[in-house]
Amino acid sequence: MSVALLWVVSPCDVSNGTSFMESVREGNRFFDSSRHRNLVSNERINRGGGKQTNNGRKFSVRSAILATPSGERTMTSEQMVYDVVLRQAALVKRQLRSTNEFEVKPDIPIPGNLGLLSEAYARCGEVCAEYAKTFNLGTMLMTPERRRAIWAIYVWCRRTDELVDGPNASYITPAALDRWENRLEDVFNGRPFDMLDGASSDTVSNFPVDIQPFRGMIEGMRMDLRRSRYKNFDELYLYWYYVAGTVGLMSVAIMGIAPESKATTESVYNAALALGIANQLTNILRDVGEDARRGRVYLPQDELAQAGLSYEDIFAGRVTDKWRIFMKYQIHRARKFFDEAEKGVIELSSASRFPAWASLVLYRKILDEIEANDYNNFTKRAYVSKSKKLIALPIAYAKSLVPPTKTVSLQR
Ligand SMILES: CC(C)=CCC/C(C)=C/CC/C(C)=C/CC/C(C)=C/[C@@H]1[C@@H](COP(=O)(O)OP(=O)(O)O)[C@]1(C)CC/C=C(\C)CC/C=C(\C)CCC=C(C)C
Ligand SMILES: [Mn+2]
Repeated sequence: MSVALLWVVSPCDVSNGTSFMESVREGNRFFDSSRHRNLVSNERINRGGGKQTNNGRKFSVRSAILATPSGERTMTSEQMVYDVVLRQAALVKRQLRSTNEFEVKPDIPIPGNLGLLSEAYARCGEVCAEYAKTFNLGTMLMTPERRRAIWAIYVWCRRTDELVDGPNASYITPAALDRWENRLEDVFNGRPFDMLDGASSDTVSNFPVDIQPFRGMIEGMRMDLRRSRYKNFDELYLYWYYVAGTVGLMSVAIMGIAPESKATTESVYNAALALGIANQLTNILRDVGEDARRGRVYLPQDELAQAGLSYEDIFAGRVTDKWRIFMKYQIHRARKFFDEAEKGVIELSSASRFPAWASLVLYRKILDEIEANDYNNFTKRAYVSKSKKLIALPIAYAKSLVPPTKTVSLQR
């Protein structure tokens, strides 16, 4: 069955005007493959030697505790996001305790429903195969239950992103995103609107996934509607969390932590968050030119200024020594996030380690390609060739065979 038979969210779908079955009949729109890529980077500052915060977190606060003159905000984005990580991890632990040992629940075999559900998952698989080929390859080694759940999550994320980046993006208003969020609530309440939502609904009832990261991603899309410039790392970090860190949190709940892992749940969640952010930062660094042509700059304005650069330089696409220095710093940042993510991948359940390693290794290679292009990310798209991927994938596979360390290696 072709992926052309995929339901993509349209303004109509989020207007509450179409029922599930109408949507089934009406559906079938293509994704727009010419999507843009967004955003930028940051780094955890003072790793190791940083301040201990209330959460026992070691990151220091260079992006500093932010307080508006009216004293509204007292936490950095990193701190706020880390609170979400702690809540997610606590939730998983609670669920594990209540179900004794977490197991994928079997489907409740309601005749008729089961076929529809299998079809829904199959469609999710087709979307992944079409839009995320390498990632899809990685999922092949996962257990069937986890694989189809990851497909469903992928599709929900893709549809959400498509609202603001797809062919109907110009019709999308904050109100439409509110309706999409209502639909999300229905997914979590077991009342899916369409077939693909049905797969998500089944997934969130079978795995310890919380609604918060999903709501977060919608919030990221709201931000995308509102703004195209960011003052500093702190503002960007929040945006990255919303659009990408959330993906890490959703994924780890499905991929599962190895039973023999000695790492704390929150440290693994934190690593998953880091992988999402590393991937997104890499996306941004690769797509600076493409984003600029759409009037968007996902780079911290204060750091550009410190490097002697302005928005004009970005829009003019000048690869100067100043630009190279700026880019080296951002690439270094992205690599730090990848390093942090690595510590968590090793703790995942054995069959889930390969897709996570593959995603990490291949995405990180894009940074090497930006360097190979002499930091010209204005007119050259950094791209990992098929042959390089073919070399990298067995490396990712070999890494995935390494079990979690016997000692506690990952603690905050
Ligand atoms: C412990 C540990 C390290 C566990 C691993 C956790 C894990 C597998 C994390 C995956 C992180 C990941 C793949 C994040 C994606 C981040 C990302 C690139 C987000 C993009 C946002 C918007 O950006 P933009 O508009 O600039 O980009 P486009 O041009 O539109 O592409 C996203 C597009 C948001 C939507 C995200 C997706 C569609 C991807 C969702 C992927 C999954 C749910 C599967 C992840 C699982 C694996 C195995 C990689
Ligand atoms: Mn997008």
